[in-house]
Amino acid sequence: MTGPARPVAAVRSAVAAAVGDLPPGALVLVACSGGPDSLALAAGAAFVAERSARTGSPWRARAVVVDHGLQGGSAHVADEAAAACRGLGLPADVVAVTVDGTGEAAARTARYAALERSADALGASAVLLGHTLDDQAETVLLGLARGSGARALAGMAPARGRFRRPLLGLRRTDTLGACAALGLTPWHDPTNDGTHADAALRSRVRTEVMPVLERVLGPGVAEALARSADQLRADADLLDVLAQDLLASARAADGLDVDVLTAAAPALRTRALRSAAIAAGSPAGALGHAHVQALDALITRWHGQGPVALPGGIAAHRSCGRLALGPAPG
Ligand SMILES: Nc1ncnc2c1ncn2[C@@H]1O[C@H](COP(=O)(O)OP(=O)(O)OP(=O)(O)O)[C@@H](O)[C@H]1O
Repeated sequence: MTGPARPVAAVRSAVAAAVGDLPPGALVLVACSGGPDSLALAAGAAFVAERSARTGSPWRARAVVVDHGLQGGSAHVADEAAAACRGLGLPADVVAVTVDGTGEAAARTARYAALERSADALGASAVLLGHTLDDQAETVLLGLARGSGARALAGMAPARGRFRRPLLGLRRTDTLGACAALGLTPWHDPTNDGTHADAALRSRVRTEVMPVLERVLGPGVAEALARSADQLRADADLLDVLAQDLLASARAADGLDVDVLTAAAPALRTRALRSAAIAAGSPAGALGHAHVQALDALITRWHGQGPVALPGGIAAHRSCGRLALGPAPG
């Protein structure tokens, strides 16, 4: 298949593959910003759901547009996106959220919470997101530049909980091509052009860094980065399971057994310590490499040092061969 039909067919078959395991009658939400990726996704979902009605295994699709309220006119943009989805045959809701903080991460947290709430309220089995292979490659590059570990370099999973990302194997050129072939006019986020630091950085990776890498290293760099993410995700998933086993065997009534942690491999010990800190109430997003290193020093470089302060008002201290984590004394 060539020409405009190819990206349209690629998006449709990616959607069909992503929802193939859902029971008949399932409701699928499409998270749509109105941008090219999620508009192509909405079009694909509308088509495949319509087609499923003629089979023995029908499912229903509807769209949710989140209005983050971060830019003037955001309600209008959200309404336009919802109207575009309705034009494709999908019932669509706009959900307004309050973003607690600034930056891409705060908006993302509010968005995912709103999508979960919508899915609960509507009884949806799955929520589809429009991330593409290009988004994955950019995530890996940004993670490398920050010195991230395997979990962050593993990028986004094709499915986690109710969220599914059918387009992770497709390129942005496919979603743009699908929109063009279907006569859809996607919205282009103006924050990508420099008004918002996180989005602007990602946009520069997209428009400046990736083309240089492709020119110097040859084509296929984005695919290679996405492949690395897949391999690292499998590794990180295994290490997380093993770290939980370690934590379980180190747990004692009065804290974590330092001898058990000392004997463990660093890759497992540091993961176990990070997980113990999160379980004690330290927010995952604020817990950095330096915090985990300071916790690890209480185990492996012990010289009677004082408690380690962690984000969220949590403290870790070692005494009598035990590591205890809990609220810092006030
Ligand atoms: N305001 C929103 N409302 C609903 N879903 C959203 C919204 N913003 C993002 N999403 C979902 O998250 C996905 C990733 O969004 P992000 O803005 O990071 O990437 P993008 O590549 O610019 O996607 P798009 O082209 O769809 O805007 C989108 O494809 C969409 O599924």
